[in-house]
Amino acid sequence: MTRQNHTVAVSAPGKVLLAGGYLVLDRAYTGLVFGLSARINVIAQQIPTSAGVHLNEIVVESPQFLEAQWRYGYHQADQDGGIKVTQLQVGSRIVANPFVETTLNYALTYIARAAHYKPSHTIKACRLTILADNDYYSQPASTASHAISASRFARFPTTLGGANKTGLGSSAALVTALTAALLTHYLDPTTFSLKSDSGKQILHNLAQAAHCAAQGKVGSGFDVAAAVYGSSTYRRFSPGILAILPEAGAPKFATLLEKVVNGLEEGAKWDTEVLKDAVSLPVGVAMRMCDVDCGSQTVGMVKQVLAWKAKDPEESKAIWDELQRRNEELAKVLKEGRKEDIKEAVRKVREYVRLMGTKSGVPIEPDSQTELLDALEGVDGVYGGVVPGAGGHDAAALLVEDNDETMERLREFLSQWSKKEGHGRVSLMGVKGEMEGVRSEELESYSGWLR
Ligand SMILES: Nc1ncnc2c1ncn2[C@@H]1O[C@H](COP(=O)(O)OP(=O)(O)OP(=O)(O)O)[C@@H](O)[C@H]1O
Ligand SMILES: C[C@@](O)(CCOP(=O)(O)O)CC(=O)O
Repeated sequence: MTRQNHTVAVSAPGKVLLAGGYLVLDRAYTGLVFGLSARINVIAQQIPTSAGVHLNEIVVESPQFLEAQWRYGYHQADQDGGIKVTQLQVGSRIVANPFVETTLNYALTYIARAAHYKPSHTIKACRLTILADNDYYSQPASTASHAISASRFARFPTTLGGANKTGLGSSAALVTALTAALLTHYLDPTTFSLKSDSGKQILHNLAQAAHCAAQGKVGSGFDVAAAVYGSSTYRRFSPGILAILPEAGAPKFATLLEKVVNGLEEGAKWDTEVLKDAVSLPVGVAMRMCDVDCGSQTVGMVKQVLAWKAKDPEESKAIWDELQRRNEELAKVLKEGRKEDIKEAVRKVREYVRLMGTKSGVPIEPDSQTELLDALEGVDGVYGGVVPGAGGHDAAALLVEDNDETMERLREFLSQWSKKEGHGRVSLMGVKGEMEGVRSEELESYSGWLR
């Protein structure tokens, strides 16, 4: 019996780059990446139609948000352009969701090729429901405690555009979970399985390609890798691999996408390196995140750090090489369970992150964060913390004793800290570091949210 078009549910984790921000953009270096307990879940269901009626429609909805429904028609584009979706109007306005739309173009095109659909074959209509765990978006203060205790998935009184992101990589987790749900829903398990290494590789390559196209730039891709594989050390793919892809729907898109994703394009083999075995936490240690109420501009910061690297290649290389060594040492200390060495390893990483910041003129670990992280080291049960990813003002990642007493002390410390003159509001998020990447889910987890 075929399992094609069955209802399926998939989830993919958010990310935090504990060490290796900026360095991970360059294949000569790696990033120490953690997957998070906050996941984006996608459920794919066939839309039932009466006998003989065919509906060419994909409906995507995020029922936690207001006005968050995107409806698409689809057709086979000319000259091997693949399956192209067109957004349909819902109500009086049309609000685009480029991450959803691009993922549909990429995944449906790949599916039609992988399943050897004939031109006459029509993809069946489908409804995709997106549910994001709490912590991807800040809860409005008035509803926070109520919303979290009332439901695993909070209902936000805003549109998605009006919600405040906390920087856990919602777009990468969404693109990955949506791609995985579509592949699992439409393809026979002998053609695609999330459980196999080759299935994960196809998902990774396809999600990286779609995510880069949707965001209009090729980043390091550590966020998509975390969504697929979970915690790992990550060496990026050569960006040239994606360079041969035309826009979705353009001539030859379908053939080239299939070649790129399957790694069959001569001279453009995937060279991503994901080492899952290199990363774990000592027993009894957890990775926790703090939300700091103050945004920063990652795009400008990346440009400026790379400009310094280009201008001062020798000095910057020496600093990056040493920082890489220190990042690797931190990963090793954690992997080997050497709790007594965590504090020192974190301090050494921070020292060089600050040096990179001073040299490039970018506030990677700004003074306010230095003050916070230094003070946090004094809290009983806290080993240390860093500014994750690109750094700046908006978050801190902590390594702590995994027990309620430490959490209580941390909450109390942060509440006092936030009250002090000149300090922003800092809060402990519910999210934790977790090892597992993408996975299939049981439908029961979503009762009340599905039609
Ligand atoms: N729950 C959701 N439902 C539908 N689309 C979503 C959802 N969450 C995120 N998205 C898509 O992802 C976009 C946000 O992506 P963006 O890259 O700006 O943030 P991010 O990935 O969370 O950022 P960061 O890398 O800083 O963590 C939204 O505009 C939307 O297109
Ligand atoms: C600066 C960079 O290395 C990390 C950005 O991480 P984040 O979005 O701040 O979590 C950019 C990248 O890797 O794409």
